[in-house]
Amino acid sequence: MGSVVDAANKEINGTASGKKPTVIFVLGGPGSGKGTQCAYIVEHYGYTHLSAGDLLRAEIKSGSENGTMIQNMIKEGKIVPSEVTIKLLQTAIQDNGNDKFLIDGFPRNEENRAAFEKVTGIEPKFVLFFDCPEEEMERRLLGRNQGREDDNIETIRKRFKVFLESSLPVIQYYEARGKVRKIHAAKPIEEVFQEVKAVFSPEAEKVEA
Ligand SMILES: Nc1ncnc2c1ncn2[C@@H]1O[C@H](COP(=O)(O)OP(=O)(O)OP(=O)(O)O)[C@@H](O)[C@H]1O
Ligand SMILES: Nc1ccn([C@@H]2O[C@H](COP(=O)(O)O)[C@@H](O)[C@H]2O)c(=O)n1
Ligand SMILES: [Mg+2]
Repeated sequence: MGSVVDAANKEINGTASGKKPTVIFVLGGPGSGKGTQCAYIVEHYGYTHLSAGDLLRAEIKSGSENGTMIQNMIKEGKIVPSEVTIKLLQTAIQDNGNDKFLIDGFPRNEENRAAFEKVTGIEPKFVLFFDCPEEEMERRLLGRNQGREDDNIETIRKRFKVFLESSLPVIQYYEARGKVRKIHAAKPIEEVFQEVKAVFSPEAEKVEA
């Protein structure tokens, strides 16, 4: 069990170490490979992976009062109000002993971005952007077979539209601030990870610092 000091640190800074957590936003279109690459990064670099989509799906399963609203939004490929998603992310960060996180699929729009910064005071260390052509993403999503209610062609088209109209501007916002690390994501999984590794190598991390 954590001490009183740990609890106070979590309240103020979000982690038991008393420091603000290190956060990397992992962005890219639906099916660009964010979750797949995050699993490798966790294994090699000790980050904790928080997928906003996974947290929202878990909230539906938990029977929460927001469950039906979230389910409807996901079926339509729409973006859930920031207050709901940020609360889930904050709780996940505070409940975790780690102090470095990959936040996958968030921020998805300008509202997500501005609200997260305002509520948590956290700026991402950098943004990992998986750049992949739509036809390759569509092929991957239709072949994913994980029983996701949004992996059907009708919802996929809506998700692509939301990505172009609402999520790309967030990537452009960080690009203008020199924070985007772009990965060419249309290659085989291992080759994509070679590019990712170059971003996370100790030399690259020193340059970021
Ligand atoms: N480089 C790759 N080449 C071929 N298939 C891939 C590659 N990366 C991931 N996949 C496959 O594509 C599908 C989508 O990958 P993943 O779930 O990682 O994407 P995502 O960006 O997290 O998608 P979403 O935004 O829908 O959560 C999965 O079935 C995965 O195994
Ligand atoms: N910040 C976010 C992230 C996700 N959603 C909703 O979840 C769906 C699935 O997200 P994935 O990252 O797992 O593909 C997404 O289409 C949104 O409906 C959200 O609202 N806000
Ligand atoms: Mg994913």
